[in-house]
Amino acid sequence: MGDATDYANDYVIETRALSKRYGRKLALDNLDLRIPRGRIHAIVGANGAGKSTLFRILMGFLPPSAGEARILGKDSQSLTPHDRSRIGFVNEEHTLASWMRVSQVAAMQQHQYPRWNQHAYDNVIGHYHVLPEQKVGQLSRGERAGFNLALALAQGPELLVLDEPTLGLDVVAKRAFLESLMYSNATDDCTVIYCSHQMEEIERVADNLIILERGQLRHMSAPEDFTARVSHWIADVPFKGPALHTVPGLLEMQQLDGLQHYLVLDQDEGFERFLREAGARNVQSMPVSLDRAVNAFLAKNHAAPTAA
Ligand SMILES: Nc1ncnc2c1ncn2[C@@H]1O[C@H](COP(=O)(O)OP(=O)(O)OP(=O)(O)O)[C@@H](O)[C@H]1O
Repeated sequence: MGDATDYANDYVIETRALSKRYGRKLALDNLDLRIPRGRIHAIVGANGAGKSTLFRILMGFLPPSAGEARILGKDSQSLTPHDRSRIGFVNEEHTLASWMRVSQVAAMQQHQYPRWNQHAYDNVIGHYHVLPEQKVGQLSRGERAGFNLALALAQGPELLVLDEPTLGLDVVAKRAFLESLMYSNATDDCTVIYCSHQMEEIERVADNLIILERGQLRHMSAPEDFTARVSHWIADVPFKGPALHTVPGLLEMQQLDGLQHYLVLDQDEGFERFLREAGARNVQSMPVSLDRAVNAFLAKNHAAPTAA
């Protein structure tokens, strides 16, 4: 274990007290984040949580307001072309020269990256109806996403950073995309970090779930360990039931068909006791999906912005 002054190289990403302010808006708030090498890491957070800002700082496109950010052990503000060649980055505003032909861009990248993997490129681009003679500016949004991914994977990166990579992809392309990701992660020892709002996808591919909220780290674990923190209780409580502010760990409450449904965080069997003491007759608990768990967690703090 490294001490406070030692940047261990087995973290592909390491931020220390990283803050980013845009005028009056604090997009990253004293963020301490360490992502270990290997596997697939998914970053989730509500709109505006700071995910893209984090990626832009990590890639050195944007300076932090305070603190520091390291990527592959290097300060993100002084990345050399060699450092960048070890990182594949894909985002929606990824700007490839729109007037260039697909084949020209691919040839250029092939020339630029010594580890270029033509097989990986062909494999990914084959899922899209992209013709080599087409100009980049003519590609559809999904085709451009596929093309960007093909280029990034063919680069043979140690680290692949993807900002909402499946946005705009159709179902088949999305599946192909996820398979390419898992394939490159498994075979090439490539660490993948991506952000997404698609929980079913994350459930399928991610080994690690990172939840950001208002520029702060709120949770990091295997997705199933987060799901295990959230439980769904159904109770038959006469009248209104307990006052909501007294319900421990409450994320969400719904009244459905005369039954009360509680989604709660970090509660054990003691919660059943709480409901029974509040007058509940029948109490049952059920597991929740990752989608439900994450959305309830994020929605909770939307509704209570001053909560600690
Ligand atoms: N150039 C900018 N100038 C001013 N504010 C900005 C700028 N870029 C981002 N912000 C603000 O910073 C916050 C974080 O934005 P960011 O794009 O990092 O969020 P995000 O988590 O990627 O959101 P989304 O899920 O909507 O893509 C937002 O509140 C946004 O309005």
